[in-house]
Amino acid sequence: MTQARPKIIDVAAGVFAKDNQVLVARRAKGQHLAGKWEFPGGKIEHGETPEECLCREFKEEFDVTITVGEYVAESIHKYPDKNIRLLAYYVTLISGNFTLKVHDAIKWVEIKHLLQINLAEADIPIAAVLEQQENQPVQP
Ligand SMILES: Nc1nc2c([nH]c(=O)n2[C@@H]2O[C@H](COP(=O)(O)OP(=O)(O)OP(=O)(O)O)[C@@H](O)[C@H]2O)c(=O)[nH]1
Repeated sequence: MTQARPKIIDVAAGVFAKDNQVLVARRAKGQHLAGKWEFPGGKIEHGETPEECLCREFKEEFDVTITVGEYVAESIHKYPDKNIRLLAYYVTLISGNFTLKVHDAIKWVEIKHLLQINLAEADIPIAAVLEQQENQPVQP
């Protein structure tokens, strides 16, 4: 008997970094993982690239316009109720002021302190990659 593969939901996450800090957003009451901090983004819709998804989500969730830069890392995580593949990319702000439409808070966190906050579990490997990148010696 063949077993169906568990469904994996593809989610894009935007790493908005500035001066050794990164922007994180807190999932609001009533949402999956309420109270956890995450890199803003969301589920990649059918036919959408991760880049398109991030531009759409930042507009919907914060009313800002961004561009998507380099890929950071991916994290595959099994929550009790769903499996997700988180694809993280650096993003840059083009225009707009952050207005909270979905989350209940945003804040800047020093990359070296990211692993100490109440991050969504799927984000922990991404935070570890960011910390590692920050600690890499600059090539002459
Ligand atoms: N946007 C985002 N979602 C994340 C991160 N880490 C993480 O585990 N997730 C999970 O990935 C899923 C992303 O979907 P979403 O942001 O569109 O969330 P949602 O509440 O609308 O999902 P739902 O429609 O299933 O309720 C959620 O289950 C969320 O908890 C992250 O860094 N960013």
